[in-house]
Amino acid sequence: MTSVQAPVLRVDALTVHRRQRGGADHAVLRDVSLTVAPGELVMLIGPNGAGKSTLLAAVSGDLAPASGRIDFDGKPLASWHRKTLAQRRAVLPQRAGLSLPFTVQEVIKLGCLARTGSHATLTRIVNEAAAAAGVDHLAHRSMTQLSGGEQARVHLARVLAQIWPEGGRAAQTGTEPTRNLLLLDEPCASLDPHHQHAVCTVVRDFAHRTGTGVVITMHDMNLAGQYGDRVVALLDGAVVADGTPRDVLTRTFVQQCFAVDAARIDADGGLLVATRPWAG
Ligand SMILES: Nc1ncnc2c1ncn2[C@@H]1O[C@H](COP(=O)(O)OP(=O)(O)OP(=O)(O)O)[C@@H](O)[C@H]1O
Repeated sequence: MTSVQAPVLRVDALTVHRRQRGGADHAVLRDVSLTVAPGELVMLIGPNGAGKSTLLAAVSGDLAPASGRIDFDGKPLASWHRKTLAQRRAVLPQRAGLSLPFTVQEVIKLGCLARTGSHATLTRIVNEAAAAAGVDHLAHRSMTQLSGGEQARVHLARVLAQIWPEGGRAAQTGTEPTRNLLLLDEPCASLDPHHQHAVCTVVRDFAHRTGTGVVITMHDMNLAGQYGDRVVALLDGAVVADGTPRDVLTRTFVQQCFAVDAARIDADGGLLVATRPWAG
């Protein structure tokens, strides 16, 4: 992880409007600035409606900003060719959706649509991404017959396959960072605790090993505290905190931002955060 390197993602003074009922535009993001370094895992937190998904949609190129600038790997996002962008930037939306009767393997293969490479290489990428997301044992099952959490992990495998290193699992270690970007909107929301930790571990290792910049939106401050290299908090469309988990996730901050009380345990593996109701 190399915060001194030029960022993979730079967002400067971004304002995004969305149309509310009655037709008036409303600023959902206001003057948001953020950087993600190669190999850095940024946890984006904030209450419901704070603007996390809107920020990811803008950074994905799906929502046009009213003002401000988004650069991916040093160039304006809008200047990237669609296919090149698809080879370098993968996005898991909050509602990945797809419930057509495809097999798990077929869905993960969809992640490789913009890739080039031999059949053997693409098959290996699909298998490795499936194993990383813990769905390799489901390869031939139909998506319609999977649980919600299983489907969520298949979609994670699909977006991992999109930017999975061609040379295999060990290929990137010690080499130049890929400077790719991975955006995951609440990948843990429907997962049991074992799979929440497994997914966070896999994604953090993927970021550090390949030099991919990663942004994960997250409500679970315990996971954000343990796995984030940095935590960025949004409140009412503005960045209200940006720093290490230990600096950001203080008891006072959690109370003020989320209206819950928090207890912290500093552990070897990272910061553990437990929450309970707060009278305020
Ligand atoms: N398609 C849309 N059209 C108009 N307004 C929208 C749309 N989607 C979201 N909004 C509004 O934009 C604001 C930010 O929503 P967003 O989905 O970005 O929040 P979020 O932080 O991701 O919330 P959550 O934690 O509930 O997923 C909210 O006020 C929401 O009502």
